[in-house]
Amino acid sequence: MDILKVLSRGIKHNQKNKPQAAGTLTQLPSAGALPRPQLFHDPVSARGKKRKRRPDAQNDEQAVEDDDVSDVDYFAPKEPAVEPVPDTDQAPPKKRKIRLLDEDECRQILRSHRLKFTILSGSPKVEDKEDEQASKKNKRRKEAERNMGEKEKKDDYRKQIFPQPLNSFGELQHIYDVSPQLAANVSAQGFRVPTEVQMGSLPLLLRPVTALKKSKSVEVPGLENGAHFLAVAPTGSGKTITFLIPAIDGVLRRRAELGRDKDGHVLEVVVVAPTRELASQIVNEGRKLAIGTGVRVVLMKRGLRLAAEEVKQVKGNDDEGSGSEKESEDDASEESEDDKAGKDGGKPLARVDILVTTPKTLLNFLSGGKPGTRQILPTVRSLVLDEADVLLDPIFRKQTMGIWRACTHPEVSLTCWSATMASNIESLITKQLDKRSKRAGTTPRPVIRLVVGLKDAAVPNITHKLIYTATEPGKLLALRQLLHPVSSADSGPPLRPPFLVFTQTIERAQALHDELKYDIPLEAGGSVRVAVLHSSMTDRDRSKIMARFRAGEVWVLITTDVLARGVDFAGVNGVVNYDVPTSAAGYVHRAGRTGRAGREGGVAVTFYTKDDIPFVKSVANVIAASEKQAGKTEEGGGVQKWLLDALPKVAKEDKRKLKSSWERRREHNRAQAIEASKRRKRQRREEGEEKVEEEGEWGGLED
Ligand SMILES: Nc1ncnc2c1ncn2[C@@H]1O[C@H](COP(=O)(O)OP(=O)(O)OP(=O)(O)O)[C@@H](O)[C@H]1O
Repeated sequence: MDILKVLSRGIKHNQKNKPQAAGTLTQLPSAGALPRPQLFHDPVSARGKKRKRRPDAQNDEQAVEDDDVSDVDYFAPKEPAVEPVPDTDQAPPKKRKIRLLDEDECRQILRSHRLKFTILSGSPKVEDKEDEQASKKNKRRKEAERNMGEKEKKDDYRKQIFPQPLNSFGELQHIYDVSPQLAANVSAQGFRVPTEVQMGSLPLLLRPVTALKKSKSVEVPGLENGAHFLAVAPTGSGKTITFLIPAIDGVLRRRAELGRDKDGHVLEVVVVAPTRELASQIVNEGRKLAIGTGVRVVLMKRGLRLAAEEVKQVKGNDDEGSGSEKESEDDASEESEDDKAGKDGGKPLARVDILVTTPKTLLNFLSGGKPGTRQILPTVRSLVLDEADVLLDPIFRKQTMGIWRACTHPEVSLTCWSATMASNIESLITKQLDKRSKRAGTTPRPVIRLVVGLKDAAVPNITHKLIYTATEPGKLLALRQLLHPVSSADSGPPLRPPFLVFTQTIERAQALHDELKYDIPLEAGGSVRVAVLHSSMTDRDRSKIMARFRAGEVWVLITTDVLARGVDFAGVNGVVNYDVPTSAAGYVHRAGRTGRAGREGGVAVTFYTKDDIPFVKSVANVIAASEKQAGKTEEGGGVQKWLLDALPKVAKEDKRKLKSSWERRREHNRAQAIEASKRRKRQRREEGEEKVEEEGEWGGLED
C-alpha cells in the first residue's frame, strides 16, 4: 500500500499544492468508523427484574436505543452554537414526571455498563430490614460475600451503592432539574446517548439525594450536602462535560438562591488541568455549555487578577502543601516575575464563575501577594482536578495542594477525574479530605468512587501492537515502514493519518522530526504534514501546531508526554509509541488519544528494543487486560501469551535503577523547559510583550 494513496484518500489537493485547511477533517479516513460512545453492554443475569423502558421514553427525543446511533457521526463538525432559550418570564415548559428506577433496576443497568460505585470514607449503614424481601437480600449478599472469600472483597461489596443511572440527556432537565438553557446547550452538542461515566456520575453530582432515593440497602450519611467524587473512566469517554455540567449547574443554582443577576460573577469553581493545551480545551468545552446562561468560563493567565483574600502566612501550618517532594526548579525560576504580576493592583478584577488553570499559573498568582502573606479563594465551592493522578503525583503535588489549601470554604467539594488512579493517590485524597473536615469541624461528606470497566486497563476499543526491533536504527526503519508499507506482509497494522508519535524526551522528538519531515512527498503536502510539539516551544507555536493538527493539515505530529493526557483530537487514527512509556498509566493515556468516544479502528503501535524490555511487561499487561475487556482472543490480540509469560518481571532493585535513569531524562526535560522558559522571558522583556505560562514535561507515572 502506498502512503500517497492512503493519505490522499478523500483529500482534494488544491492547485498550489497547499495543505487543505479546516473542513477536511470529516473526509479523512478517520471519519469512516461508526462510533458507539458506550463501551459496555454486558448481558446481566436475570436476577430480579429486567430493565423496564419508561412509559414515556418514546416521547423523549433523546432517549434513543443504542442501535439507533449507528448513523451518527460524532466527529463531524459540531452544530453552530444554540440560540439562547427565551427568557424565563414566559411560563416554564411543563415538567414531565419520570419514574425513578428501583434499586434492582439500577443495579442491573449499572452492572451491564460495568459501573461500580464504592464509598471510600465513612461507614455507610447497611439497613437492618425486618421484612422478608430484605432478609432475602441479606442472605444473597452474605452468600456472595462467602463466595468472594477475601475480607477486602467483602468490605468492598458492602460499601457498594447503586444510584440512578442517567439513561438519556433528556433526564438532565426532567429528573435532575438543570436549567433549560444548559439542557439545550448539551443537546446542541449532538450527543445522543450518555457515555458510561456520564451515565454514572451526572445524577450523583447534580442531585445526590434524588440519585440515591431508591437505594434501600445502603444509607449514605452526610449526602445532603453532596459528596466528594473520584471517577476512573476510560480515555475519551467524555469526562470533561461530566464535570462541567454540574459546575455550571451549581453556579446557576447558587445564583438563583442568592438572587444574583447574570452580571454578578463570583469565582465558585476552579478546574485544574496539567497542561495549557488541556486547560484551553476545557475552557472551549465549558463555553459551549455555558452559552446563554451568563456563566463565565475563563482560562487563568499571567496577570489576571482574581477576587482573592490576602491572609498572613502562618509558619508550620502548611502540611497540605508540603511533603517530601522538593520545590521544582520551575517554581523557583518563575517566582520573581510572578511576584510582579500579582502585585499589579491596577488591573480590574476578572469577572469569573469558573476558572480553568494549570497548577503553576494559579499558584503563582496566589503566592504573588505581599511578602509573608498568601492569597486564598474563599468563594470557591468546587475544586475539580482533571487528570487528578498526575496532579497529585510528586511533580505537581505541591502546586495542586497549594491550590486546594487556598480553597478555604468549609463546604468546598472535590471531584477527581482520570483514566488511571493508583491506590496511593486515592488514599492521599481521602486522608486530606478527612483532615480538612476535622480542621473545619464540619460533618464529613462521603467520598464516592466510580470505576468504569477495569481500573487502569482501559483502552478496550482499539488495536494494540507491540513491535520488537533489535536496534535503535531498526526502530526508525520500522516507523518508516508503517508510514510507507510496501506490501501487506510488512509488520504492523496499517497506520492511517492523522497520528501522534510519542517520544520520551524533547531532544528525541526534535531529532525524529528532523528525520521524518521530508518523508511525505511534496504532492501530498510535503514537510508541513509532519510537525513537532513539546514544552520548550513558545505558547504561540504550540497553539498554532495544535490548530493545524485539529484542522487536518498536519498528519504526523511528533511529541512528548506533554500531549499524552486529556487532549482530544477528533479522529486521530493512530498512536505510535516510538519510545516505550515508562508505566502502565503512561501507556493508557498515550494510547487513549485514539479511539475517542468509543470509536473503533484506532491503532496503538509500541516499538521496543532490548533496552526497553524491563518496561514492556507493564505495557503488555495493559494490552492484555484491554483486549480481555473487549472480548478479543489471543490470536487477534496485540500481545501473544507466550510473550507475556516470557517478558521478565523486573526486580525491585533493577526497577529502581531504571527509574533513576528515566528520572534523569525527566529532569533533563524539565531543565530544557526551564531554559526555554527563561529564554522566552528574556524575549518578552525585549519585545515588551506579555505571554502566558508554560508547564514542564512530565515523563508519565511510575507503576
Ligand atoms: N455522550 C457522548 N457521545 C458522543 N461523544 C461524546 C459524548 N460525550 C463526550 N463526547 C465526545 O468525546 C470526546 C472525548 O471526550 P473527553 O475529552 O471529555 O474525554 P475524556 O474522558 O476526558 O478523555 P481523557 O481521559 O483522554 O481525558 C470529545 O470529543 C467529546 O466531545
